[in-house]
Amino acid sequence: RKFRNIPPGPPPLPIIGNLNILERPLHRFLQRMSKKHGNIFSLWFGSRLAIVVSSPSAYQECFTKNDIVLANRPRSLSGKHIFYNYTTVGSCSYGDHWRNLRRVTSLDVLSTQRVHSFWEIRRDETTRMIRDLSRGALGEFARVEMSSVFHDMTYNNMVRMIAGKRYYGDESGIKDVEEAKEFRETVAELLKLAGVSNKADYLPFLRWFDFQNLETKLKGINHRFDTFLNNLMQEQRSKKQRENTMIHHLINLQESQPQYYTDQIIKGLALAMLFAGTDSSAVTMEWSLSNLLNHPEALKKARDEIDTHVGQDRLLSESDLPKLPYLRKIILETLRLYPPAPMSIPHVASDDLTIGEFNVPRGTMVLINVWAMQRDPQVWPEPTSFKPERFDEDGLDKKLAAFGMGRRACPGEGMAMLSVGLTLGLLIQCFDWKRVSEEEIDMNEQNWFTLSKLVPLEGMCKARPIVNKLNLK
Ligand code: HEM
Repeated sequence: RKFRNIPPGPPPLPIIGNLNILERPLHRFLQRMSKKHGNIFSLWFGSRLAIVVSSPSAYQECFTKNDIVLANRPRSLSGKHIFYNYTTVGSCSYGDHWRNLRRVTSLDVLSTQRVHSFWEIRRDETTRMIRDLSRGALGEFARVEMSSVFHDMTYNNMVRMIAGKRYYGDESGIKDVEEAKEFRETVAELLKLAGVSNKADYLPFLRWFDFQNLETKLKGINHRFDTFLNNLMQEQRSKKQRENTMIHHLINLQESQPQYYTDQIIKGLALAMLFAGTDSSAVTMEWSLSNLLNHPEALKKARDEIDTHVGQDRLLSESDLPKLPYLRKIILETLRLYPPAPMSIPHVASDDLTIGEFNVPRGTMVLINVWAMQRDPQVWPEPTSFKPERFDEDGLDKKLAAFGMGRRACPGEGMAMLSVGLTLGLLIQCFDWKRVSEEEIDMNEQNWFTLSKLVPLEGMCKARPIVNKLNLK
């Protein structure tokens, strides 16, 4: 097709388009490109046109007046083989199936009431975390590596919520060590393969060769994970006593409305929760604590707030979070500077549309550079400084794009803010924190699927009196 008045961009080569110039991390590369070509610019991934949006006004336009037209997702090999042939909530395009999935997600999985019903799990996992951390940290500072602590805790939270299982962390807390090991290995492999940037998605002729052997690997890992999920579902079905797990609730609903709650939908939802809801929350905890170690004045302010409103006689709980606005501002400022999905999830235009002064043809992939927008000096003065106080301004949090906007915005925002707030709040309440040396925490990122720290966070923590008082050691 001949395209008129599409956004400007670098000249493409025949067949490969601009694939040869892409650099990692993609969000930084695309920010540099937007300085050269404008806040709405074009790139060619093979023969697929992609538009990169880095301006808040164009972003608004995308997800208000163009929201439905942009509610489709691109097709990819991982979507086909890992996400059940594009039928999971994050991977499928707009339509009746997606609407049903979003309804199930908001009502039966992530509603306020359902998330609240899993509070015991979050309390148990965070208490275990504090107990483990305090072991070497009674009376003196101990050096701790927090990246794996956050990872294991978030995964345990999620898998317990989905299926009632604990698969991560110290073996003493795991019932079936072999099963847990298999799950961990399968999930790690799954995440790795789903994040692989696959040239065959844009250069279809490469699929004939499958030179990275990717398609075969994707099929293999899908089979392993699917078998695992089938077994988990079987186990839940055979349990006489009903448990409070996501799979159990959905199996119950399947009995009365089998057309809406098929096995594939239930497995797809479990996969979507694992994919979208674990690493994103874990890295937010890690970036937040890293920011606090580099900004002791913010850490002190958060601690004073917690000491005033919760004190040292009982552990902070989720119902305290509304009384802790400064803690919330720390998390918002962290999400601004280090959005876990720096390029969000790609959208695809189902029809011709306009964005700003440009035409965007049907089939175009639309990428949002959340990372660049949240560092735009026009909207965020001193954009690279960590300043939680900036959110004193009413309504500024609405300008964040970290959770997306419109129909396909993140349905897990409430749960994420709860679990990050609870974990960070408890770490501040229960421990004194400092850096391992005078040197600032390295804040460089690597971008695989989520924006994670290049150097995993290490810090020094010392238990505060509450840990002794509540006998958490
Ligand atoms: C700090 C944590 C999180 C961040 C920053 C985040 C961010 C995002 C973003 C940017 C999107 C894409 C929005 C778009 O397409 O425009 C998304 C989608 C999604 N998120 Fe989250 N998320 C987080 C946590 C969670 C949690 C805890 C869950 C579930 C337990 C979750 C479930 C989902 C799902 C299912 C989608 C796909 C929605 C759809 O395509 O219709 N997320 N998230």
